[in-house]
Amino acid sequence: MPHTSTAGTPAPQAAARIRTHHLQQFKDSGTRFAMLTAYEQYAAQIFDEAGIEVLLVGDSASNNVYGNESSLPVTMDEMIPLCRAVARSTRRALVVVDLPFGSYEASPALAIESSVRLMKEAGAHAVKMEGGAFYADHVRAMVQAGIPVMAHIGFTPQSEHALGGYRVQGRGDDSLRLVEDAVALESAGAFAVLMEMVPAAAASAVDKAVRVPTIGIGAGNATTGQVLVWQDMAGLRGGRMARFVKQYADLRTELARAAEAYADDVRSGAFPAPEHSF
Ligand SMILES: Nc1nc(=O)c2c([nH]1)NC[C@@H]1CN(c3ccc(C(=O)N[C@@H](CCC(=O)O)C(=O)O)cc3)CN21
Ligand SMILES: CC(C)C(=O)C(=O)O
Ligand SMILES: [Mg+2]
Repeated sequence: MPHTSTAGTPAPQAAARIRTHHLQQFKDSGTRFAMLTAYEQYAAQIFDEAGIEVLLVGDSASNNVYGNESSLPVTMDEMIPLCRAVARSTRRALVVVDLPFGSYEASPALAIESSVRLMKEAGAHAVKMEGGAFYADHVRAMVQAGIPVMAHIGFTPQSEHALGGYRVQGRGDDSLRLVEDAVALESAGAFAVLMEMVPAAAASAVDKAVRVPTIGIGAGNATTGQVLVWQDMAGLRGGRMARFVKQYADLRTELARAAEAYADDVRSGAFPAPEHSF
């Protein structure tokens, strides 16, 4: 018998994984939950341990990992390794992944095929798909195939060229269409509805119109959950921030200071010191 035997000692209690029905409990009990993007191991671990309920492997990886100008170029083959890293690095968070542009629009069958790859090869627990009532048949087919689907309406970045740029959606009478979209997607089986850049009043109307939890980014304070891109939230990304961002740290400055201090030490010969040498 190996001397590492743990017979008689109970296994450490694994944190229970958050599932889609737990998000429903948040809505039903009137409590909010937090969601952040994550694209790799350490951010995923840190947010998981910090109690962030939902981690999104967003197609915003296109900008925030791969350096593209928009979310359009990112591919399934680029999303899969990121999602696998996040899924492996978490114990508690629900891991949701975006279906990238081009991986679902053509048919419900294509949406199922892409989603199955993300769940089977990358360990995602659910997928998020951009689009309104037009995609209700897609959602119905995916849900029947056993794929939990989070809907994403309002400003849908993959349609930026069709929408005429990064603009608030659902102003005025358009808020009625937003409600119709959300209701159609809920009826098709979506377990949550995410809304991006819509007036707070429109988001509140949507939240009242559906039973499932809603999640907002630039959608006011009446949704069940909120989501931000983590590099925006933590101040890692430079440049101008969208209005909906609140910055909770200044990692870009912190990391630049560390890199400069390291380079100074290398140039002066202060690093490595004897304690770093053999
Ligand atoms: N780093 C990052 N953060 C994001 O929130 C994000 C991405 N990347 N990549 C994919 C999409 C693109 N998103 C964006 C990007 C910019 C604006 C923006 O500039 N909004 C302006 C205009 C709003 C208006 O008045 O119409 C703003 O000031 O908020 C909005 C959403 C959200 N997503
Ligand atoms: C901004 C969130 C909602 C997203 O879809 C992404 O990060 O790709
Ligand atoms: Mg996205």
